[in-house]
Amino acid sequence: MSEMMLRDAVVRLTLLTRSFEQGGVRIDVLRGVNLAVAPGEIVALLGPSGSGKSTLLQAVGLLEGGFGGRIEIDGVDASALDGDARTVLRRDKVGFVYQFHHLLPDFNAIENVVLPQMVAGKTRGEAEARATELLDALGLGARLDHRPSQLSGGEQQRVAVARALANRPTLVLADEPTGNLDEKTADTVLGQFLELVRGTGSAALVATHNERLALSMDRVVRLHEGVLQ
Ligand SMILES: Nc1ncnc2c1ncn2[C@@H]1O[C@H](COP(=O)(O)OP(=O)(O)OP(=O)(O)O)[C@@H](O)[C@H]1O
Repeated sequence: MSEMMLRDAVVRLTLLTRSFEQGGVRIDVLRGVNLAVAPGEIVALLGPSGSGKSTLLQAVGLLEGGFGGRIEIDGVDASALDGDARTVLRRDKVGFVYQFHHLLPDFNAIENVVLPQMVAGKTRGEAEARATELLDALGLGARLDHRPSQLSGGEQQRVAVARALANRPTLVLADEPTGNLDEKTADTVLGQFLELVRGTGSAALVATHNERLALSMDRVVRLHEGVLQ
């Protein structure tokens, strides 16, 4: 599908740039990235360590400023928004899964999935029903009361997946979501993640080093010398 023809893109990046300066040396990490992701499309973002995958996901997730070019999320030009409006756009449209789970340590599995839903305005009853449905689908029905420290690495990542999908985001951003797990667990968790993303109808942009896992997604893009190939 031609990127130019993709009118209803969930994400559209146009000539996205980002440079960092350290010790007087400037590194141009993103040098004009163009990307359009269709609704429901799952895109693997491949690239060697240091190529800028995390930097790109931070841009799309509206987590950091300092970018040149244009970032549109679901048709909204994010660069035209102030900080509060960006926060609302992120909260309403985007779910995140990181390499390390970033769960709240003092809350159990179900509470970690309930909280972002309550922030988004759901009632506790609705939020608990959705959290239970997701955690059950991820095989964690017997672990709802466990805190992160009482869960294995794979189980922690599954809770993080449930949290990311709880508000039915238009877009899920995942940065090496299984990079911290052994190969077998990584395959299982990624398979469940992709199945749930498909079930939710979300689009996803998934950064990974793993070519094999990338090939199970709808499309692969590669970050090389600051642009996508
Ligand atoms: N805040 C920052 N200040 C200075 N340099 C930075 C900053 N953030 C990232 N960089 C540099 O930008 C480059 C890209 O980093 P980034 O983390 O996006 O790569 P990556 O492809 O996600 O790598 P990895 O696969 O190892 O996670 C690296 O050279 C990094 O050192």
